[in-house]
Amino acid sequence: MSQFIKTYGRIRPSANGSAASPLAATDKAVNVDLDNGRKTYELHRIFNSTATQEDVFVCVSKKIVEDSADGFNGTIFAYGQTGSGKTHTMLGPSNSWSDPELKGLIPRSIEYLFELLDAKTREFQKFTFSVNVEFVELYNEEIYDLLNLKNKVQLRDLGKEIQLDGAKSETVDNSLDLMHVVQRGWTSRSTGSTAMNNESSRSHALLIIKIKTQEVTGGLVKERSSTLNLVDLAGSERQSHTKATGDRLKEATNINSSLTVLGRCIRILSKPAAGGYVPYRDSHLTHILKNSLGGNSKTAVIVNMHPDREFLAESTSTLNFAQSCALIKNAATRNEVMTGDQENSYKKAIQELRQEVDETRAKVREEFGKKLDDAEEMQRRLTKENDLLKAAKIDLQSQLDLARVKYLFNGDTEQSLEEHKKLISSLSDDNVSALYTLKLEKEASEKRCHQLQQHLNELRSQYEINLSETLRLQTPSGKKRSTRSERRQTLYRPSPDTLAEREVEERELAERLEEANTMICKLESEKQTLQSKWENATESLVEAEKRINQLESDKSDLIADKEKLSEELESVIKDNEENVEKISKNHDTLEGLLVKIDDLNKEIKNRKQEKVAIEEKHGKEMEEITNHHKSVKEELESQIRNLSASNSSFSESQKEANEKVELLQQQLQSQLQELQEEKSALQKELANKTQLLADAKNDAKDCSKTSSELQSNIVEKCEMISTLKKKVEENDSELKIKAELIVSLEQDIAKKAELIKQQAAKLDENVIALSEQNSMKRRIEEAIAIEESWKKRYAALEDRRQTEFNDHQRDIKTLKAKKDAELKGYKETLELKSNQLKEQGAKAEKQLSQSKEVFDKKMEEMQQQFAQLSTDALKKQEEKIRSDSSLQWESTIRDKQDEITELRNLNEFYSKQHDEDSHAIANMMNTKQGKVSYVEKIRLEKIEQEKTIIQQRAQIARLSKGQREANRPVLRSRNQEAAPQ
Ligand SMILES: Nc1ncnc2c1ncn2[C@@H]1O[C@H](COP(=O)(O)OP(=O)(O)OP(=O)(O)O)[C@@H](O)[C@H]1O
Repeated sequence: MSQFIKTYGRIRPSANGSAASPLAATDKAVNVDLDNGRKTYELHRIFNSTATQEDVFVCVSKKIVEDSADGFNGTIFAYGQTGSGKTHTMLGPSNSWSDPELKGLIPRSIEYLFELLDAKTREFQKFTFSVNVEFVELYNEEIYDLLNLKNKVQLRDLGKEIQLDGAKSETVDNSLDLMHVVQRGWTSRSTGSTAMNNESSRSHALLIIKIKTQEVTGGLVKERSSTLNLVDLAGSERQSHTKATGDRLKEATNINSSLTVLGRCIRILSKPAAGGYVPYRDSHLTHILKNSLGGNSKTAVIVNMHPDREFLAESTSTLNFAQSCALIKNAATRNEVMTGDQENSYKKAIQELRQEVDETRAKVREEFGKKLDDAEEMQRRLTKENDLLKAAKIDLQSQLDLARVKYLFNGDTEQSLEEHKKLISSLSDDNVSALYTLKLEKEASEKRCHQLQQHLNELRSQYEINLSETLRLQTPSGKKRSTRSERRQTLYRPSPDTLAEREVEERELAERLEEANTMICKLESEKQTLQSKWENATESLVEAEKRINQLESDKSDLIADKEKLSEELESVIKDNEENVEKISKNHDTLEGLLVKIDDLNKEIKNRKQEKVAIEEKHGKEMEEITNHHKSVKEELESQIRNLSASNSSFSESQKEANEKVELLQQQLQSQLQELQEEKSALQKELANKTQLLADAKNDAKDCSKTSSELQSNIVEKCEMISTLKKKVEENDSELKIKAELIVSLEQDIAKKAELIKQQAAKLDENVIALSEQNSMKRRIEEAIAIEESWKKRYAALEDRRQTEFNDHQRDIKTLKAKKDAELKGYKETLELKSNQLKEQGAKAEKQLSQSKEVFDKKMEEMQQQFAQLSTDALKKQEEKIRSDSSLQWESTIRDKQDEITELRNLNEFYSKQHDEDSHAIANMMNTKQGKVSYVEKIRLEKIEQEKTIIQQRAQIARLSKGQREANRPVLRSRNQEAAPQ
């Protein structure tokens, strides 16, 4: 039977944690968020990152393993880019050896396979199995034996299967041994690293498990063989993503080439209508998987994907691959060979069938007995009911007779007619209903009786078939038995007395029948008119029913609408609640913000107060400082003024003094110069005079001679000297006075200098004071500057605070505005929704009220109609009952007629039978020869039957020989298969 390859998707957990994934998985589809829109890929099942290994195993692998244990080939392979979780899915993570929860498909499949095989061994006595395993790796388009790396493996295509020549095949008895083999092989597997995965498997790993089972039943040997391929493919990513170079690039190229061939094969296989050539032989991978792709295998493909956006291209190409795989049809057949002694096995099967027949027969007998009892019970009940009906009929008849008598004797036709009518109506009222119910009951019981009869007939026929089959099988030469109907007929032979009674009854009934017939004719015409009325009423009833149904459907529609609306209302209420929640949250945050704002306001207030206090303090200080400064300034200014005044006066006096000193010094210097000149002139004169004196003395000496003259000269000279001396003395005193004047002047100058000095010191002091005042002024200026800067900073701070405050206020305002807008929006949507709902509700209510009105109107109409109809119906029912009673009459009359005819037939039959029997008895009594011939006839029949049995045996022998002949090539082919192994 062909079936599509099952494709499953598995999305591993994200490597980026919380980053949004472009893959959104549902149970059976993956919605991919592409740049140019969304695309949906539908697969058999999608496992998201939370799916467990057990989930994957149960869904993907379990059935395939079960089928492989039953003789079907199976393949499971994992496809996807590197690091997408193929090995995780197939084998499990490296720590899965210790954590059984993480075990992948391979260990789980192996365990389950052995569980199944062991269970079969326990269930069937003669069931044996053998499991062989091969484990190979395709790496760089070379096949490596993972169970012995030294082996050289070659592919051999045997048509039906692909053999791996040279690969080690290990026989295993249990799952543990097989897992050891897998573990051993896996460690030999080539692994390398790429940019995408540190433990990337660069090769395709194929675990090939070959299962053979043998089951012996009777002489029949059932041999089944199957191969289970579990494949972990290498990463399917683009080379550019791997950043591979050198050997890695070669690997990637080879991996890609084999996967490209795989993709090509799958694409061709997915379009069988195109009928292209499938290039299985283009790569070892597709050559080995030939049977799994479009061949004799039950195949499942699991595609692994990364959920992260960076791998989106790989994920989409993987999903495209999966979708192509899902279009491939495989035709898996059970690999089974049957051998052994077929004759014996048939005999055994016949024996088993006989046993079964016996068992069923016993069962049927039991059931038949039960049903027979039921039927008898039913028959008893029916006869009882029949008796009751008969009694009612007699009662009615007597009443009818009475009415007829009254009618005949009263002569008043009209009155009698009325009475007659009344009688009929009373009859209808009292008895007709009872009759009607009886009729219904009778109909039901007849139906049941009929069903039982049918069942009885079926059982009988089955029983007879079984019986005849059993007789045929067990006593082929047995006597021919009389048929059941013959036997039954002999059982119901009536006595002559009952026959006479029946004849009397028959006559009576015929008379009544005639009377009833006339009445029936009358009633017939009435019945027809009523029938037409009834039909009309039924039509109107049907219409009314239709309308009711229509209304009912309208009502249900309205109810559905109402439910929808209530659902919508609920959802809106939910939304509202959410909104209210949001609003309350926002309100909370708003409140928090308002509290913050309050706090900020308070802080601002406090700051303001502080500021005011600081300002006050500062103002006071400033005032003090300015006052102090003012006073100091004023003082300093006055001092400066004084100083400058004194300074100017001092400088003037100093100037004057200086001028005076200078003048004096000039005078003194000039006087001193004059005096010095005079002194030098006097000293010159003195020197001249001393010269002259010396000359005079020399002259006096020389002129002693001229003593007189000289004396006179001397006297003159002495006189002159004394005058000169006088003059010198005068000059000296004058000089002395002048020196004293100079000294006094010097003293004056020194005094004045001292004064000046004092004044200068004072001035210095003043200057110092002034400088101090200046420094003070400077300090004050600095303080003022600092104050200015502080003021500036304060102003800046104030500005900042103000701007911040403004920003805060603006933020708060915007936030408030936003929240208000949101709130307004919510309120508006709420209002809108509530309005809509109100409108819808009003509409619905309107509709409801309208429909209710319509409904009520219709109901009223209906009720009226019903009332009318019910009165009509009552009348009709009455008439119907009347007609039914007439029908009843009719049917009972017909029944009775039938009974009579049946009795007549029976009578005829019995008389005939009687004649025949008597004739036969006479014959049998008279001719003994007849019996002998009868025995002879039976003997001949027996001989005939024996002959046919012998012929059948011969035929069976021929057939079994033919079968053996037919089996021979199968055995030969099996031997041929066994030989290369
Ligand atoms: N479903 C998952 N749940 C948890 N971890 C997973 C899952 N799938 C994959 N991983 C982790 O992702 C990593 C890479 O997975 P794995 O080795 O199975 O990828 P791969 O497709 O076989 O890569 P390569 O093709 O290179 O062999 C491993 O650490 C594995 O444990």
